[in-house]
Amino acid sequence: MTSVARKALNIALVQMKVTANKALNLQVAREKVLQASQKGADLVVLPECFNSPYGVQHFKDYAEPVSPTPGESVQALAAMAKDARVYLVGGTIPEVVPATQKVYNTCPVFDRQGNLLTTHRKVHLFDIDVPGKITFKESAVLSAGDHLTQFQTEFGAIAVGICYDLRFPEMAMIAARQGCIGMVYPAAFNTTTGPVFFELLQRARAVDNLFYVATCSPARSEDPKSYPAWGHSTVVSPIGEVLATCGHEETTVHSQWDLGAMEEARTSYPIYHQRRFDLYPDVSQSNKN
Ligand SMILES: NC(=O)CCC(=O)C(=O)O
Repeated sequence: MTSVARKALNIALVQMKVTANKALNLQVAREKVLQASQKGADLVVLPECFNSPYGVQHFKDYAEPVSPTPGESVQALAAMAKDARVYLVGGTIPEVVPATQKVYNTCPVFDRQGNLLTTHRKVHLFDIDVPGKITFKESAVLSAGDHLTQFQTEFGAIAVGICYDLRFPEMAMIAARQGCIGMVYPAAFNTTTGPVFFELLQRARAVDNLFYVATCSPARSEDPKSYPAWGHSTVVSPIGEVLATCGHEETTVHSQWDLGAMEEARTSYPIYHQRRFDLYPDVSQSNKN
C-alpha cells in the first residue's frame, strides 16, 4: 500500500533577545531566520518589536517608514526572506507614515522572494491598567490599524494579528471563515498577564475555529528596567493542543501545521456547519441599552 505524504507547513518562531541597538537586532534576526530555514522552515515568525525595545517611550525614536521608501528594517527583512527562501512574518516594527507622522505597530510580511506581501497594523492597541502591576497605554503614541490582514501561501491563506489582537475572537473567526489555515501573532505578553492569559487565549482561538495558532515573543531581557516579556512562544493545534512551546529564554521553536489533521478535526467536530447565524447575525447589536 502506498502512503500519501500529508501536506504540512514547517513553522519556526524566533524568540530572540531584543536590545536597544537596532542594527544588532536586525543582524541577530537575520542569523536566526537563516538557521531556521536550514532546519526546514517554510514560515518564520519574529517577535513583536523585534528591532527595538517595547515601550511607549521608544516607539517614536525607533519609528521608520514602510512605504513609499522602506526603512532599514523592511529592507533587512526583505533580504532575510529572500536569502532564506521562507515566508517571513517580520515581527513588528514601529512604523511612521511620512505624510501624516502617525506611528503604528506594524507587521510586514514577505514571500520567499523577499517581496512585501502585506502589512498588518495592530488593530487593538494595548491599553490596560492592572492596579499595582502593569499600566500600559499604546494609544498615547500609536494609532490603530484599520484593516484585517491575511496572506496567501502554497499551503493556504494565513491571517496575522499582533499581541493584544489575540484577545478579540472576532478577528480569528473571520479569518477562519474566510478559509485561513491559521493565525500568527507576533506578541509580547508580560509577566503579569502572560501566565494567566497567553496560552489560554491561543488555545481558545484555535478550538473556536479549528485552525492553527502561533505566537512569537521576544526573550525576556535581564535588564530590570525593560519590559518584562513573558516569552513562551507557542504553536497550538486545531483541537487546542500545545504542539511546541518554550520558556522565557532565547530560542527558536519549531513545529508543523499538518493540514490533514486540521481537516480531520473539522470533520469530527463540524461546528462550521452547525452555527446558528439566524440567532446571532450581528453580535454588535446585542447590547441591552
Ligand atoms: N504587547 C501587547 O499587546 C501585550 C498584550 C498583553 O500583555 C495582554 O495581556 O493582552
